[in-house]
Amino acid sequence: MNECIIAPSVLSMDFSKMQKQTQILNQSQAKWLHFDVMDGHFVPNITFGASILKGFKESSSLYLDVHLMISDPVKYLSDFKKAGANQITVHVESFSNDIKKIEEAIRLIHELGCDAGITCRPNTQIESFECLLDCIETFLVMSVEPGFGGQTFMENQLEKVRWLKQKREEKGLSYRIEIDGGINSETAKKSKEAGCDTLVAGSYIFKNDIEETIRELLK
Ligand SMILES: O=C(CO)[C@H](O)[C@H](O)COP(=O)(O)O
Repeated sequence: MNECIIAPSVLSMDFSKMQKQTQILNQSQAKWLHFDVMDGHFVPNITFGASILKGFKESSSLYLDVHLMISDPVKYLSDFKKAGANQITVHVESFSNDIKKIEEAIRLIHELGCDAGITCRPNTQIESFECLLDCIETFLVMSVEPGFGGQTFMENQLEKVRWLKQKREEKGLSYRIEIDGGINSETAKKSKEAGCDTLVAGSYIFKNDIEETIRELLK
């Protein structure tokens, strides 16, 4: 079983206190930093690109977990790698759910030396992606509609977590099951019970005492 990892989402940081909050994260029990890239096209919001990731790489030694919510992820893979990404997660919808194209993106991510993750919108069914499970390091389950922090956890997405856990056991694989959106102490507990080992949390961490909240989510 994978150890539980908390991945604070940079999206919810107080950008007037970035340096201070990054220092706090560096000293906390968080092991990953989740970096949401949005292009205003794939999702109706714009966030940040590779140059900002580079700044985090220089000020933190946390594993940089990059979630690309963009229409043309392949075009930017090497930029994110160069900027310091440790893992790059792409949406199946960016490839119109085409298995061959997703497989190729995973191959390119690995070729760059990064771990590879795949994810999907809450309404996308995941069974048809079973054939990709043996070539990814992480499956990210979106428990909110991608685009914004601070939304309510969609409990029905835990079905996907249970399915992923069952497939991981059946196939003897070790990919991480990560969940993103609406995580607080209650939903973290439910997610872990369902099989998640990696929890992305944004607003819950940054609206509270950062270190203490990370400790609480790990319990
Ligand atoms: O991917 C995201 C939005 O698309 C964010 O990572 C996610 O929403 C985390 O924020 P919160 O914990 O506040 O829900």
